[in-house]
Amino acid sequence: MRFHGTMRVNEAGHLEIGGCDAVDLAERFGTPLYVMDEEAFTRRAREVTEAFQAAYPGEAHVVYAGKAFLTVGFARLVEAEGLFLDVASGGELYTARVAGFPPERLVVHGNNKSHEELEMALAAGAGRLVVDNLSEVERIARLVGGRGAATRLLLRVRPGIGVHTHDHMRTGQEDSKFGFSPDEAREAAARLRAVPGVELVGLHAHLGSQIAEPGPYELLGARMVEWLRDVAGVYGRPLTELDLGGGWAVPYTEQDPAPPVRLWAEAVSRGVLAAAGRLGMRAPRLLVEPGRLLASEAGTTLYRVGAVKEIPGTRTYAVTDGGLYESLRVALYGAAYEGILANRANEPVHPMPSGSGHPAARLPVRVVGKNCESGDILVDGLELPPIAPGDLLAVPVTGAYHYAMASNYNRLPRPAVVLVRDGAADLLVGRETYEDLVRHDRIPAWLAAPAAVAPGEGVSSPP
Ligand SMILES: Cc1ncc(COP(=O)(O)O)c(C=O)c1O
Ligand SMILES: N[C@@H](CCCC[NH3+])C(=O)O
Repeated sequence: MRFHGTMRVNEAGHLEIGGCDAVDLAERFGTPLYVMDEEAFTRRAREVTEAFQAAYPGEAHVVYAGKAFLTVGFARLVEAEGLFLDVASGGELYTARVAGFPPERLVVHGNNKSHEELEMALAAGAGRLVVDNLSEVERIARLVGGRGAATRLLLRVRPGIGVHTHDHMRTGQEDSKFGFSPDEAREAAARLRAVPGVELVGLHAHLGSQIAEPGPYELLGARMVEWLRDVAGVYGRPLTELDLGGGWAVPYTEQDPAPPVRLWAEAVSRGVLAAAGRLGMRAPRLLVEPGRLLASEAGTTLYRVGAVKEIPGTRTYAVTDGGLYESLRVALYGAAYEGILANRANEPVHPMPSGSGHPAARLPVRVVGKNCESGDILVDGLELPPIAPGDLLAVPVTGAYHYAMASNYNRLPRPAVVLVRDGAADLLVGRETYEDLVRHDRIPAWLAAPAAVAPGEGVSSPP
């Protein structure tokens, strides 16, 4: 298994993250437990920032995509790193506001922003609003009148560029629910010319997620510069910003490609600079929006094994206290993960049988959870030392799109999230309780009230 961030095996043979013994963390905070490694996040944030500063001669900003993982405490960390923050809903925006995140560094997304969400963003003085469609243009036009400073807008476009990734993670193709076509973008720019209180500053595009090839980013950079000039022509003023989204891939397992961040930064930069040079334009201000790249390797989930079942000749099931309620990506995308026994991290893993049928040979382990679904798989085909109830299993690379996509399916309380650093551990999110689960439940009046008709009343007796 690949080790990530500050992970190591300590003298007790336990997995350690951020200087904290995983066995102690599980005892102190319970399981399942999401552990976020602060140093892994900050290292990545700096690596990405430096890669773009080195590759791009103009102004460049890294905008952390909060959909990957966002809590009030985590927003503070994003702030402290000097990053911008992409929020894609009223809830994400609210979280940022509660954290005191500087509004001028917020980039507000959403493909169907409600009136209230737009109000909230404008009232907060959010630095940038990324507009998705013509109805939103009209809604903004109605809302902005009379406000002080002009709100900076970018138009999200569908660049029509395909990428190699899971079908559900592609967003930059023509057939997509996100953003404007080039013609619609021109129409939006023409409309916005007449709207006071807003300033159209540029364009946005996001190709999709978990993309390990630089080619499409170079193409994107070049195409977007051309469109920037085109749309600026309609708007009648220069457009100076390009936000080219996120999506750069991370390795989840040893088999996955681990493309250096530098390749992404260089590809984007090459595309933008070549087109700008060709068209005689100044290099635009560049924004990029990585989510998974910054958060995923910082996260590890700890599970307690409650039962072990062997299906002779097939596999071993390790049943944990997790499930797809807190780890949805396997069920949703067929995602692959690795794992390690956190309480016996230095025990050797013997190779699995290669069809020898040797009775001593161990079977691959399928780690599953508590949800009532056969697709409730957390890790499949794991090679582990002999596993037993009570063992603590650690699954790394779960910092992005795990807590963020967790639910209460089967009325399971969502796990706690703990931040670790230099031997200290403290909560980012407390564990949900059963009381939390029923907090919004109500009993409709007719179920609570006594029966409206007493038995026998109004019913004539049979003759
Ligand atoms: C507009 C936008 N920006 C950024 C991201 C972040 O993507 P990733 O976490 O793959 O970097 C997403 C999610 O796919 C997105 O929709
Ligand atoms: N949720 C995703 C991908 C989509 C990201 C947001 N557009 C994942 O887990 O990988």
